[in-house]
Amino acid sequence: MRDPDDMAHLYTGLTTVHAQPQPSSDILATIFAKRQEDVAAQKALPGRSPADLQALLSLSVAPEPLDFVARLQSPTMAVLAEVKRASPSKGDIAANAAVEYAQAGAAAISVLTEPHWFKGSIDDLRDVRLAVGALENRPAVLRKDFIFDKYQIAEARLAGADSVLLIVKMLSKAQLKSLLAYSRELAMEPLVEVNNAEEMAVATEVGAKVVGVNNRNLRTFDVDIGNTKQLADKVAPGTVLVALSGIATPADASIYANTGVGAVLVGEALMRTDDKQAFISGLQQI
Ligand SMILES: O=C(O)c1ccccc1NCC(=O)[C@H](O)[C@H](O)COP(=O)(O)O
Repeated sequence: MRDPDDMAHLYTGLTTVHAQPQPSSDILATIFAKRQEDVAAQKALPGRSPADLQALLSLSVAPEPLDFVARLQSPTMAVLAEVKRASPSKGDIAANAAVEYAQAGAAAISVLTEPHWFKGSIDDLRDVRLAVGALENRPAVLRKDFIFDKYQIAEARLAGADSVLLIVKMLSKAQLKSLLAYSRELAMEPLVEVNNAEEMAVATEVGAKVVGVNNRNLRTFDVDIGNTKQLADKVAPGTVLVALSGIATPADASIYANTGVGAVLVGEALMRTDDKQAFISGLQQI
């Protein structure tokens, strides 16, 4: 488990007995370091300090949240449709399609808010929430980012998020617990992302109610959609299990039928397809 403070030292030239040198190809560590700079800069803006955000939360100005877990629990496969303009592995992809996703029956819209590699922003999330907010049985809105600071969770809630992503690989257990508790304080059950059995055990230990298994290896970008299926029997009973990444067609996702996988998250393939309705319906029929 890696402590983000240790990771930060790798990029500030400081040495520490805890820090493990990372290969330059470790995109997660590189993105993480950049996000630390971004969050520090954001906090320094007038009206955007942590105290400012706390004051806004106390005034109850954040849009009403919905129950993320309940929204994912459906008799059919739940679909989390991702707004992903670009990515480190694929470059530019497409423009925002949130309303189409909602109309096609997505249970959640995942919004990538990281600006440098994914060309997203918290404004994208705010716009998505505004666009779907008045729809009947609206989809949940998930902040997909590299979250290590309560500030990012407060920012997400104020912009209208119903959930946030917490990536086990980039957080210490203590940080994961603390961020999970804070997210729940703000009425957002987080999506906890794991990639292997060891990380699944951590997610179970901290009591995650929604666990996403990433099929993409963030070091090599290799994708194995069987990864979620392989880890499915390790998830705690009652947990919503989400398959993340690499699903190119509804037929791909059929490997998750009768495995305990309750939801699938699709980014690039949905962004690129013209018939989003057919794609989402196909996933729901698994
Ligand atoms: O998508 C990437 O290339 C990527 C690289 C490094 C860190 C994270 C990355 N993606 C974030 C995601 O979680 C995916 O966008 C999401 O699971 C959807 O994946 P896909 O359906 O394959 O677009």
